Amino acid sequence: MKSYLAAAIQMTSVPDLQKNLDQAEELIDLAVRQGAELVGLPENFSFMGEEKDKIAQGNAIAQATETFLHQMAQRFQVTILGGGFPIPVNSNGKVYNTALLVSPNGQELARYQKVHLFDVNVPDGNTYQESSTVKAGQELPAVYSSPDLGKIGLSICYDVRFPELYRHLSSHGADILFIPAAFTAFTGKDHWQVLLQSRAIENTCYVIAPAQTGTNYHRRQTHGHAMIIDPWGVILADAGEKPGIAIAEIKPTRLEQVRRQMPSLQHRVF
Ligand SMILES: O=C(O)CNC(=O)[C@H](CS)NC(=O)CCC(=O)C(=O)O
Repeated sequence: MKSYLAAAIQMTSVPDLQKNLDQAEELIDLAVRQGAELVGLPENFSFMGEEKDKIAQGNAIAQATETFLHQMAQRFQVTILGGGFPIPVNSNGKVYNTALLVSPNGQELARYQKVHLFDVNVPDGNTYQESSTVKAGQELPAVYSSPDLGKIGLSICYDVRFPELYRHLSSHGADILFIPAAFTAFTGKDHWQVLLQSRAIENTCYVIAPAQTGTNYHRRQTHGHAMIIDPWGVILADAGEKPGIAIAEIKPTRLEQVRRQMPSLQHRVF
């Protein structure tokens, strides 16, 4: 593993596939011009809108998004995570909320289907019933071992509230935890940063957390603050509230140092 720059992209995705892909392309271009070699896009980056529209356009979104990720990775010669987009499950009307990691030569490196679905009545008046359109993945996420970039573990959004998933990833050697999200503004203001720092500290891993921000559609407001956190829990970059990027250096020497200073992973009893 070498030292390199990673970027967490922050966008305001809307119910318009092509608009979102254009916005994502601009931000990937910005990240690459600043030197990023690993670039993460947030949950719902290619489509964020009403559940019924997402299902109606499911096949088109899935195909265009996969093609886009392969094209961007190859054109810019970087590794890209598409942090969550719908892929229809064989004909039962539901989709998997899928994250896809693609290499600079356009090869699929890892794929994860979101396991924990957001079925929550948020006290801001919005009701979320992700399971009405999404089928829960049945498998724990993979850790992809890159000779250059380190061991990369995948997850999506609401997963961040389930530390056992990240323990699984760190037990399988993860150095970097991807947590792409579309966090609600209401929960995000109190929970987002604390949860991300907790996952970084307790697993002594880098956290790369791309995010949605602003008003995506109707009353849907997302929290923003895409960030990169180091294995000590220090926030290295925070994208604030506007679309943009958080960019920071991922260093194997820092991983080694923190794991020497705080060897908690070695003291696990259970
Ligand atoms: O609502 C949309 O249109 C898009 N949102 C999503 O796709 C997902 C599932 S509904 N959002 C979350 O998981 C938020 C979790 C969260 O905010 C928390 O854990 O507090």
